[in-house]
Amino acid sequence: ERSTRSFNFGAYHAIETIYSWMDTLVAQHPNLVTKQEIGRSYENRPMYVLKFSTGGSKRPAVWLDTGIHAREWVSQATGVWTANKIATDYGTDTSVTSLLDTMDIYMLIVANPDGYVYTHTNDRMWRKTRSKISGSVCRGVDPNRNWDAGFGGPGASKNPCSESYHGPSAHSEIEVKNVVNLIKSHGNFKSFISVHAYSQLLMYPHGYSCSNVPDQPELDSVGRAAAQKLTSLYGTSYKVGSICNIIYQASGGSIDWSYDVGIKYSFAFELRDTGRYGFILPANQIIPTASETWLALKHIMEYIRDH
Ligand SMILES: O=C(CO)C[C@@H](Cc1ccccc1)C(=O)O
Ligand SMILES: [Zn+2]
Repeated sequence: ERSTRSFNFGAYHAIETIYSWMDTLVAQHPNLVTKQEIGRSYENRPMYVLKFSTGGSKRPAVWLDTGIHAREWVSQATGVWTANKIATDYGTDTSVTSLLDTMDIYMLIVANPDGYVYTHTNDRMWRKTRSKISGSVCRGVDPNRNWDAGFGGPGASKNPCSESYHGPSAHSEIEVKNVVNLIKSHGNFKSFISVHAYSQLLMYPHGYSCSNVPDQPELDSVGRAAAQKLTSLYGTSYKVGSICNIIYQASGGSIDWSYDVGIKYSFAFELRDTGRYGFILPANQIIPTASETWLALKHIMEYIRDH
């Protein structure tokens, strides 16, 4: 087994490598980390969630997913680094320790396994799932348009060949359904954070409408403070705002669904960069990206702990 100490966090890895690394992380932190299969993908690959918990039952929980869009590789890589950071900081960093003494963290690092494998084997620029669509030669649904939140509205395509195809119905994608089921059966998530790349943005709901949500002032202030912590490390600049206002209208997005089912602290990150490399971010930027992003994530979790 590869020990996590020799694992190269500054490189992009195949799904098999990430999955076997998960087992070493669990083995090294048996009292903190567990791995659970929340279901399988369209092509029958396991979807693994890492649960960070120091006890209790159904403690307030934070959800963090990376890699919902397959080609956004710095997102999955940031997920790997962040999982290791949480595990190694527990018991040494007072803030992380206090977070995990009061709440649980659930991380889905490879949220779109079939798509991720496809970006390694066939098309580096693949974004969607790999589901077969009846009546079309094109494959895949945009998993960030498939959630039951303004589903099928403006900001998604009904064309199966489109990169933002919303799918035949809400939650039609098993990769989405698996997450929906976990969140609903748990019932005590306080935060739902989905990590994308690129553009350097920290966004909150809604995407399906440009009207302010009831919690907009609070989400905006938490978002701005979190982005400032991120910027403080290397000066990386981020914009903060609602999805619809800061980039474009997008319907069926995951954090709109989580917000609308009552998970107030719903955010989406768009990691580095702003277009120089785009989705093909050099691996030497993985650790700096993950390190600065961690400061923002920690801020959000500390805010939730204290409110
Ligand atoms: O993938 C993107 C590039 O990461 C942008 C994201 C923007 C977005 C993020 C969260 C919710 C709705 C839209 C997208 O279009 O789904
Ligand atoms: Zn994305």
